Amino acid sequence: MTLPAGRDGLPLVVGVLNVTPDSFSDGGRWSDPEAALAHGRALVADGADVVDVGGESTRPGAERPPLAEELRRVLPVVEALAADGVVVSVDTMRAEVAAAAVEAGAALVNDVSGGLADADMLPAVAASGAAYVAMHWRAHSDRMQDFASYDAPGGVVAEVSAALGERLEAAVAAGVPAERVVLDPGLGFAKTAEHNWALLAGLDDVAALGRPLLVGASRKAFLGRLLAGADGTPRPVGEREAAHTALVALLALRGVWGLRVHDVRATRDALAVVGRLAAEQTGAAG
Ligand SMILES: Nc1nc2ncc(COP(=O)(O)OP(=O)(O)O)nc2c(=O)[nH]1
Repeated sequence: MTLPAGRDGLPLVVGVLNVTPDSFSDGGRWSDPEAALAHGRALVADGADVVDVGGESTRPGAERPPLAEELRRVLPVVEALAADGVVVSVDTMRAEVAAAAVEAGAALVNDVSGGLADADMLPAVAASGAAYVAMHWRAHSDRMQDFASYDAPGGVVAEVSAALGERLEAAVAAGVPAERVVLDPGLGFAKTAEHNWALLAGLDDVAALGRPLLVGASRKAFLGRLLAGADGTPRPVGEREAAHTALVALLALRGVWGLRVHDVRATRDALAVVGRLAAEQTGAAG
């Protein structure tokens, strides 16, 4: 399978569909399969190129659902969206969920653990023929912030890049062709706000691994300083929208492959502006 591409040379928009009761920003809203399917279709109508269906929250302190429960949450939604012709990814750390979701029509496996949480994941992805997103991860939610230290030379960017390089090698060794692998720096996973900003500034170093990058900054706490005042009160709507557009523009200009977002419409609108800006500049340059 070849990786899906964004529109007009811009990043792909991956819409988040959490079918969980406890996701940090929208937990419980889409627990009912019908509501989840309706939301997935709304994400596509708003401009999502891919819908990322996740049945396990990764927020700090989240309890892992049993395998059967994760399967129950994601499979009906994956199957129905895939039947609509939607490009679906399944956000899971479990090989059995990944294999079943691809069987049900998912085209990508989005594994926040990069294959570290389940030794069977990489062989399962290889056998499935799906594309694979390997994210930088150090531990399950209940302990991950204990691992938010990067003391090697070059700091967090160097360590995350090296770790993702190892995950890429592991995927290829397990039979996943490199061209089916997307890498993700894992913003907010075993990282402080400073680490996240350093990674955004250092994306070119991660991209030097030679694989497309997916970035998930959407609604994450480290954006707080952009979206709220020192006392925590939200900045004016205009400023918050500008911040969202600026972050989308920054990532688009960095050439990332995909943006994993909850607010698809706002992201699509921001990308439209970035696209027009780029076209004007190209036109002016003759
Ligand atoms: N590839 C990738 N996958 C991800 N999955 C979940 C979350 C966490 O966000 P969300 O899904 O909204 O929350 P929760 O894990 O609580 O469902 N972030 C990423 C990310 O940054 N990259």
